[in-house]
Amino acid sequence: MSFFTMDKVKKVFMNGELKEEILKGIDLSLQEGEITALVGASGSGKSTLLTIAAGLQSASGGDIIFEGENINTMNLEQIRKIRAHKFGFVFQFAHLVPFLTVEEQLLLMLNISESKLKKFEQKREIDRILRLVEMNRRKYAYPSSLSGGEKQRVAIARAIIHKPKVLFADEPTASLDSKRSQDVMSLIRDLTKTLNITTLMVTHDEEMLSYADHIIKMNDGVILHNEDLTPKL
Ligand SMILES: Nc1ncnc2c1ncn2[C@@H]1O[C@H](COP(=O)(O)OP(=O)(O)OP(=O)(O)O)[C@@H](O)[C@H]1O
Repeated sequence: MSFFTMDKVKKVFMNGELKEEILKGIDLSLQEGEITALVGASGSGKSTLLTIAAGLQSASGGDIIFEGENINTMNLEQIRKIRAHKFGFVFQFAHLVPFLTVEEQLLLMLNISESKLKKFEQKREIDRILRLVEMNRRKYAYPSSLSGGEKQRVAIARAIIHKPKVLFADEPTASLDSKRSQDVMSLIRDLTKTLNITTLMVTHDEEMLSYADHIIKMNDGVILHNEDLTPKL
């Protein structure tokens, strides 16, 4: 069952005097425990769609229904709460805080998400997640001593430490070589399946599509093609 749907979502930007319709009425639904990949030419509206779905910018029209509520009609505080408690984010670059250790990056995220866990429980949870992403032995490391792939694994740990329902990933492998990209994508896939997360990902990399359950192809603000790759029983 879909618990995240977008219905006739539009986005208009003003370019000087010119009104540009970047999303022209997008309908899509995301399923729990599945990865949906957004692909399409540069400028087709993928990142705009992902950031609107994630509540990072508003739509000009349409509905974005998450757990029965319309994100597009919420006020900023309601959206901030959903982002902090229910959504996780991974971007092309890890954007780790340079003066915090790996453990501290995750403690900060738990803080932002207003975790109710006691300090010792937070540390235990961090150990568990770091084991999942195979970064527990670098718990006390600073970002400057991590490789690109390791930084991205920490960014993924940070994105899921507060048990989000939806993971938004914008080009999560674009800064990595082919081997590390495969590793990061299999990690995202494993986490999506084992933690029953709903993942929406933008990618340019065709190789990464083998990890997706659905592929949505965009062109010029519309969905061209919506392919379901889940095995049929
Ligand atoms: N804040 C903005 N103001 C005006 N135009 C914008 C704004 N953000 C995006 N656009 C325009 O909207 C279009 C879609 O941009 P978007 O970043 O969503 O495309 P994309 O498919 O993700 O592209 P890429 O693959 O190159 O990242 C582009 O023409 C872009 O210039």
